[in-house]
Amino acid sequence: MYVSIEGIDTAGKSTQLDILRNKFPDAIFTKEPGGTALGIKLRQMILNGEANSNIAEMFLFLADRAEHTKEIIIPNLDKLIISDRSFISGIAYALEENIEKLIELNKLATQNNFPNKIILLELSKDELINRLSKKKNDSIEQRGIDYLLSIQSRMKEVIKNININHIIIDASEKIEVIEKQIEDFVDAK
Ligand SMILES: Nc1ncnc2c1ncn2[C@@H]1O[C@H](COP(=O)(O)OP(=O)(O)OP(=O)(O)O)[C@@H](O)[C@H]1O
Ligand SMILES: Cc1cn([C@H]2C[C@H](O)[C@@H](COP(=O)(O)O)O2)c(=O)[nH]c1=O
Repeated sequence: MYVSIEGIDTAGKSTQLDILRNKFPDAIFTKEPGGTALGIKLRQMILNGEANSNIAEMFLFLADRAEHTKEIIIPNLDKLIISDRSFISGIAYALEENIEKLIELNKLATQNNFPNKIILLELSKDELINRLSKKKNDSIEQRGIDYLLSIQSRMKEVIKNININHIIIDASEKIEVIEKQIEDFVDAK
């Protein structure tokens, strides 16, 4: 089973993944961008803001996803795979592009391997401001609060309209409360 955890920057994905590593020791933990050797290079290029074109940036993410699918997802489909982000982020962050067109591009990049379950951590505006203020922001985070909140709305729209089992969790809850909801969702048939 392939599960992805989604959410805008600082939603708490890494925090939960660190806990899940102990709960699911046999699972394959991975991430986008940067889950493969090529992906590490692509991630660095993207987050350093090397692409001036939004379309070029989107294709760098798609290249990362295609490599990640071939190298990590497909060989491990018989195991539990838990990924920090997936094509949902790919569609949500490519704000200017049409969702249907992006779904087609992502089917190509993933050879039709979308997650079986999606977990979305949803952050309030106040908590997003609070968490971003406490860290050094990369080139995407520097686009600001309104940009990230638009991405979050688009994530919700895509997740609600695509036919994949999902849960939307209030990311401002206590870490242990979120952890329990995620664990129950991953364990459920
Ligand atoms: N439930 C929570 N309540 C309060 N603070 C939290 C909670 N979850 C995470 N945090 C804090 O919020 C910050 C961002 O968390 P984390 O790095 O896990 O987010 P992320 O979604 O992985 O971010 P990014 O996408 O930017 O890598 C960290 O300082 C973390 O300690
Ligand atoms: C997969 C994917 C990611 N992004 C953005 C989202 C974040 O701002 C960064 C990744 O950093 P993180 O520390 O791993 O959260 O990239 C995107 O714009 N498009 C995508 O497809």
